[in-house]
Amino acid sequence: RNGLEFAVADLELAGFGRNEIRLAEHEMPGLMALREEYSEVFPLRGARITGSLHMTVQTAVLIETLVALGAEVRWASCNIFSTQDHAAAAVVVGPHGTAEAPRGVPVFAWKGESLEEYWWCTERALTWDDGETHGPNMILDDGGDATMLVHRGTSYEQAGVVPQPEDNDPDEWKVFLGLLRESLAADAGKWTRIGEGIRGVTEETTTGVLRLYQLAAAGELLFPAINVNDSVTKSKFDNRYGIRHSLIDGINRGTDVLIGGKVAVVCGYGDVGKGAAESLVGQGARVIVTEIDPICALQATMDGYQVKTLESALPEADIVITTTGNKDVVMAEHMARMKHQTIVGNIGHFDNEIDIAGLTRYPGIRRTTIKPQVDEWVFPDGHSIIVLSEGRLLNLGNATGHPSFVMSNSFSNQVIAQIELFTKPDEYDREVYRLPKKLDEKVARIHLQALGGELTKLTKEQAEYIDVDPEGPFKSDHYRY
Ligand SMILES: NC(=O)c1ccc[n+]([C@@H]2O[C@H](COP(=O)([O-])OP(=O)(O)OC[C@H]3O[C@@H](n4cnc5c(N)ncnc54)[C@H](O)[C@@H]3O)[C@@H](O)[C@H]2O)c1
Ligand SMILES: Nc1nccc2c1ncn2C[C@@H](O)[C@@H](O)C(=O)O
Repeated sequence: RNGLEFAVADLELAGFGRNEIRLAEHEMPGLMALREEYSEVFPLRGARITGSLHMTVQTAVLIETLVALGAEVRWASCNIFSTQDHAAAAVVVGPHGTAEAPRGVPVFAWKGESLEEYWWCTERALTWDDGETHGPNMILDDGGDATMLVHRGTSYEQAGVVPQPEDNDPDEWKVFLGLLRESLAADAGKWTRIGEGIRGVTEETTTGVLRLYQLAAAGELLFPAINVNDSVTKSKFDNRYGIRHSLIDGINRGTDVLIGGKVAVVCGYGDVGKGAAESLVGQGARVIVTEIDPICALQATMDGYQVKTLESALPEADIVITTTGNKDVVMAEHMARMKHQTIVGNIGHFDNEIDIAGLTRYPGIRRTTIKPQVDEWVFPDGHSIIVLSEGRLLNLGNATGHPSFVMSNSFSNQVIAQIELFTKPDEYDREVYRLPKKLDEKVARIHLQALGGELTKLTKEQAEYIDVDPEGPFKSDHYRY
């Protein structure tokens, strides 16, 4: 429509989306400060950014910040349930367009995509059909699906074979391969051209960063990458305080079950697990943590939580939440032994933390969909469990994810990382980098000020005494926050 390509649920939702984007801008001081700092400079002029990141109101503000800095953008979500349709509509229509004549950004995302539709959206966001260019020159990724599609498409084209990553469910892998074959039949050489045209990727989350380090270690990274997740002002805020806000939001909207007085098991006590435990204990739950890492397990005990194995915690568990970034954490056999109507959910990036495939194949199992993203699975013995978002991250599947202020921290790092890689391509090799601490502190300063925090100034003598520059960085590179 109006020469703009897009695929969203309903453009009529754009007015609602625009109002929420306007309110979110006030809560995203980091992004608004970057628009101010770079206004009329357009550091991203010439950038063609493909985004694969949950299409929420907060992401809409990120997208419109990238556009304000000069970029062209195409977008897909990185999860089949996480799109907020009114945000997607508002981004397509744009601040000055109408549903009849949209003037925004091509978005390919809607809440409740099938797996086929998901990969089609991702491919559309990676395909720039404007004649001379074939693809993006930048990727902004969350979980690595877009980055992996480019890598696996390129290697499939050049090597003729592509190994299935062992963390993929065979059915999902068949869908992925099908898309690859279809796109190559339509346009041989497509993925190699796309791979060659990309200057770099900035990766949002822990699981996506793991995949980048694996590609780099194997010498297969096609372009430089910035690990945005490990900016302190991302993972120590989004992964923790964002989850503290949005985990119970997802459980409440999904089930309306009282959390107070119940026993909640949190699998994993990393940044997300810490936020998850805090979220649940804040509602009066008794929290039990499971961990594989003695250091994180010891932290959990010192924070007052019992640390047990899942097997020994099951008999008393009312709620089980996975936060590990690992696979096969809650298996069908565990779910078969859970109390009646135990709530089971995941907030890790992928759905392989909970054995949904094993659950669907469990002999005699029956599924009743209570409402979208809330399923009751009844076992032959009559007891049932409530599974949220089919094991996909429930804070975005059953609720609207983290609030704007904490996403402003994460996305300020994303914008800074995009500018870094796009404007200084010669300074980066095909490795994984993190942003310098000074930029991390810059993001913190903006958000601290917005919350009315008052920083103390180091005197020259104090700075010398603790051996730091009075203007920062205030910590060594090995400091753990
Ligand atoms: N839903 C969201 O909004 C959101 C936000 C940020 C990150 N994430 C995702 O959440 C996941 C966790 O992120 P993180 O930053 O906390 O990672 P992390 O590495 O800090 O924490 C994961 C923890 O799980 C533990 N663990 C691993 N396997 C385990 C097992 N089998 N049993 C028990 N514990 C186990 C690890 O020891 C680690 O301490 C990742 O997939 C990340 O991408 C989701
Ligand atoms: N409101 C929101 N918009 C976009 C993305 C959102 C989000 N809430 C959580 N994530 C996921 C992030 O925490 C991402 O940084 C991650 O690590 O998964």
